[in-house]
Amino acid sequence: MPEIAQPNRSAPARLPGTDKGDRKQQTLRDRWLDWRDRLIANSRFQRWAAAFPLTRPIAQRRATALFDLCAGFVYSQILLSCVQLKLFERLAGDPQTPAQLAPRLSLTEQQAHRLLEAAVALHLLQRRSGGRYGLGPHGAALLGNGGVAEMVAHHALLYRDLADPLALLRGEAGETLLQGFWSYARSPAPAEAAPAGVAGYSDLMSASQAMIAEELLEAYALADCRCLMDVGGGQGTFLLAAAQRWPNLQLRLFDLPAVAKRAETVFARAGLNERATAVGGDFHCDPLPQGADIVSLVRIVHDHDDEAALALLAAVRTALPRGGRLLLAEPMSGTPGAEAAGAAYFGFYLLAMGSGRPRTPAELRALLAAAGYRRSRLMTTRQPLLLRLIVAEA
Ligand SMILES: CC(C)=CCC/C(C)=C/CC/C(C)=C/C=C/C(C)=C/C=C/C=C(C)/C=C/C=C(C)/C=C/C=C(C)/C=C/CC(C)(C)O
Ligand SMILES: C[S@@+](CC[C@H](N)C(=O)[O-])C[C@H]1O[C@@H](n2cnc3c(N)ncnc32)[C@H](O)[C@@H]1O
Repeated sequence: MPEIAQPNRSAPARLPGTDKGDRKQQTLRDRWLDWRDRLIANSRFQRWAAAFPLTRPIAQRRATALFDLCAGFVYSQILLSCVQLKLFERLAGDPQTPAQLAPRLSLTEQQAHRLLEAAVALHLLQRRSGGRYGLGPHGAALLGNGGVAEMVAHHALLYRDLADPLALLRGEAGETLLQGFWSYARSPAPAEAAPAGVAGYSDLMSASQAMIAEELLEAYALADCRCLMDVGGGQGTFLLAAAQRWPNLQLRLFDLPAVAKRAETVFARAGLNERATAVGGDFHCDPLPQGADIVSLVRIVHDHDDEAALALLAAVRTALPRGGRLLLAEPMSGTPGAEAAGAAYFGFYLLAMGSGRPRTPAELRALLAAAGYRRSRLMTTRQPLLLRLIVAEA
C-alpha cells in the first residue's frame, strides 16, 4: 500500500537547520533562506501578502505554480485524452462545434464540451467563432513536433510505475512496466533481445528523432567528417537525417542485433546501401567497429549508471583515431530554464526504467576526462530542453 503522509496538526512547523548548534555552520545565504522559509510558511504572512496590493500578484503566482504542481497529472491526462482522440489532427484547419465532434469522438455533446473546455484552459485548444473549437498554441506546437504525441501516449506506462513513488525510490516496486518496454534496461544479456522486444522502443525513438536530429545537425557541422558511427543508433533515423544533410558522409550504426536489423531494412529502403552499414552487438562487452572519425551517442549515456557509462565512453574513445570526435547528445540536468525536465522528469523516468540518471554538463565532462578524452566543450543548441550537446576530442 502507498504510504499516506498524515499532517500533524498540533506540532508547530519546525524547519531543519534552526538549532543553535547548526547555526554556526550556516552561511549568510542559509540564514536568509531559513528566514524566508519561516516567513512564507507562516499562514498569517500568507494572508497579509495576498491582501497587500504590492505582494498580491506574487502570492497569486506562487499559489498558481503550487496548484499546477498538485494538478500536473490531471493536466497530463487531459492531454492524453486529446492525443488518443486525435483531436489536434481533427481540428487542424477545421474548427468544429461540440455537436459536430461528439459522434466522431464517441462522446455525448456534453462530454465533448467538458473535454474541449478543459483543453482550452490548458491552451491546447482555443475557442473560435460560432461555438467552434480550433487548435490553441500548445496543440499547434504539438502537431509540429513529431514524436510528442507518441511520448504522451507511452506515458501511460510511466504513470502506472509512478503510482507508488516511494516504493520506486526505495527500490521496492519490483519489475516496472518501463523496464519491460526498454528491454535492454537491467537485462544481463541485452544482445539476446528478441525482435518483438525492441520494436516498441525503436519506433518511439524513431518518431521522436524528428525533433532531435535537426537540433544536433544544426549545432554541429559534419562538413570535414568522413565517417559517422552512431552508437546505440536505433533504427537509423538520425543517420538518415545526417545522410541527407551531408551527401559525402559514410554512415555506420552500432546497436543490439535485433535493432541493427531494423536499421539495415531502413537503409536499404532509403537506397543507402552504398553509404550505410549496421553492425549488431552489445556495447557493454563487444568491441566497437573501428574506422569512423566521428561517433555520436544520442540519448544513450543517461540510460546507464556511472560505471557502465564510463566504460562506454572509454570504448568509444578506443574506436576513434587520435583527434577523432565524440558527439554526446541528450537532455541534461541543470539546464537553465528547463531544470524540471532534467532532475525531475528524466530523474524519475530513468528511476522507473531501472538504470541510469540525467547528468549535468559538468558531470559528463568529468566522465569524459576520466575516460581519457583530451578536451570537451558544451555547444549551444536551440532547444536545450530537448537536447544538449558536448563535443569531445579523443
Ligand atoms: C504569429 C504570432 C502572433 C505569434 C507567434 C509567436 C511565436 C514566435 C511563437 C513560437 C511558436 C513555437 C515555435 C513554438 C514551439 C514549440 C515547441 C518547439 C514545442 C516543443 C515541445 C516539446 C515537447 C513537449 C517535448 C516533449 C518530450 C518528451 C516528453 C520526451 C521524452 C523523452 C523520453 C521519454 C526519452 C526516453 C529515452 C531514454 C530511455 C531516456 O533514453
Ligand atoms: C534511448 S535509445 C536511443 C536511440 C537513438 N540513439 C535515438 O536517440 O533515437 C537507446 C538505444 O541504445 C541501444 N542499446 C541499449 N543497450 C545497448 C547495448 N548494450 N549494446 C548496443 N546497443 C544498446 C538500444 O537498443 C537503443 O536503440
